Amino acid sequence: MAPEAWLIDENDEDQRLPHHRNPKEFVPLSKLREIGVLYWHVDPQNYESNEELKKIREDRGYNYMDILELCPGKVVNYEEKLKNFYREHIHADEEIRYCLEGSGYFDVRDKDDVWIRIWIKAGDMIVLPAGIYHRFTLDTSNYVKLMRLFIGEPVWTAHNRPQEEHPARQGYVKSLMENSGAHAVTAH
Ligand SMILES: CSCCC(=O)C(=O)O
Ligand SMILES: [Fe+2]
Repeated sequence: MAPEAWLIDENDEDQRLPHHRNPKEFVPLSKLREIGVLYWHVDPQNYESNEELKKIREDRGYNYMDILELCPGKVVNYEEKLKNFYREHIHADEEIRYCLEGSGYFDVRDKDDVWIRIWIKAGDMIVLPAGIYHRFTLDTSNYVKLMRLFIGEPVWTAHNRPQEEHPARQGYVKSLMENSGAHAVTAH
């Protein structure tokens, strides 16, 4: 199973709308992998006792966990938080989110700096690599419940674009180049 992902049509419409291009241009999971995005589907029912989730957390060292619910009325400074989530940014570390209920859009920049929109629903777990430019918005359902995971003490600091000098950004760009280099070699 894979999340639906597509290239964005950038226009001034509400950010909660899908922003499909015409015609629609879907993006396969393999393309997301190429830019370092990881994905699992984990049954969101009884997630507390889910063995697969436990294994992912153990394998990747995700010992920190909390739950974030986003909907109007439930969150302090709701509008401001959402505005900040939708501002293009990077982090020094991975961003790991597991959707328990509801849905939302993670937008990530591809290698050519084009926006890809990834539609996350209950059961979708996604890891954005450190240094990737991204942003988040609710969709028109206006509700999401997310598990946030982290290795060690969490740091949620968002570094807004531009961040070309940031070590995490430089490391990410380097990993992209090494990745495409490997493809060029195997193509010969
Ligand atoms: C609401 S989770 C995703 C938003 C985001 O990019 C972040 O928290 O840094
Ligand atoms: Fe983020």
